[in-house]
Amino acid sequence: MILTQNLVKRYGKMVAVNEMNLSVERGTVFGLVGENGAGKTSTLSMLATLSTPTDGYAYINGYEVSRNPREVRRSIGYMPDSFGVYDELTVMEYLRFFADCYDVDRRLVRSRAEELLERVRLTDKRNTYVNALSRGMQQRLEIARCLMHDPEVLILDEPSSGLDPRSRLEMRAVLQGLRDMGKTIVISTHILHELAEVADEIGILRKGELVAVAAIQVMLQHSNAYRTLVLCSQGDDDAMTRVLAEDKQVLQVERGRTGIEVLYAGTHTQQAALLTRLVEAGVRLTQFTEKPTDIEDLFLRLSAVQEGM
Ligand SMILES: Nc1ncnc2c1ncn2[C@@H]1O[C@H](COP(=O)(O)OP(=O)(O)OP(=O)(O)O)[C@@H](O)[C@H]1O
Repeated sequence: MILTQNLVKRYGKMVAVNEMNLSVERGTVFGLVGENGAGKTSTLSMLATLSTPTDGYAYINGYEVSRNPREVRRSIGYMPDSFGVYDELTVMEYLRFFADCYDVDRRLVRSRAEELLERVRLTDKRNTYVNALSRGMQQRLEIARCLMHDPEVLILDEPSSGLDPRSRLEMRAVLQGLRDMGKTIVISTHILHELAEVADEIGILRKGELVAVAAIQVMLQHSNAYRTLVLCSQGDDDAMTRVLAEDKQVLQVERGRTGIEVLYAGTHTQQAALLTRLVEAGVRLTQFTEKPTDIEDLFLRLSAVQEGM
């Protein structure tokens, strides 16, 4: 349903998206995760035909974004990362306006708008001015607006950004509803955990490069199977380094901000045995703790471990 081939976006000499090859099957919710400046907006705006690829191709629903932009636009609903100003419109007028832009059959507009308002939990706001809505409500209205012409594909750029925790939960429920509708959806975010209950697949974008793509289940399994241990000791680290090097469950050892960070694949029983061996080797431990798993960080570290094998 969505395919990119060596897709590139450059701004002058700056490479924002580098040779991206992405494939999203019909009905999949794909999360594009990356820090600020990773290239998420640049990617999504090319898919949405708002900016022209410097090189490569992007297809949506079989249409190429540069050659068939009109067909692509009809196939997608695009929610940018900022909300336009529509002070003078009520919620219902706003949806009607976009329905007109997309030539939606007038007989369908009212019922579709009502159905979508219910879906995004704004039914009681239908006559409220758009600028009087909270940010969370405006973001949900944007989702409804994207669906007015019933596109097969939704492209959502950071739909949860700037929302308070409660609004984030409401947005998550709305996104889960869209997923159940069978739409193909690309969602960008800089917080991977937000997608845990929404996305099927995750792609991690770093400095314009798609460095990892995996099913969310795989990522979650990894996060259960691997953990990061943080170790601190008094005195020299030689004995600790030796014991760690002898343990096959130790995949990676790095000096972190708070101590030695160990990527560990063993069970809790094996972890306890490792602690005993460290103590028996005379390591004067001041800390031996588990750090909460950051799935994105874990995934990147596992990729590094696999590359080094
Ligand atoms: N119009 C532009 N002109 C020049 N450089 C740009 C332009 N748009 C984006 N960039 C640069 O391209 C890189 C990728 O930006 P992009 O907005 O795609 O990242 P992002 O992952 O969406 O980040 P954010 O979450 O901050 O929006 C950044 O270094 C950014 O400064």
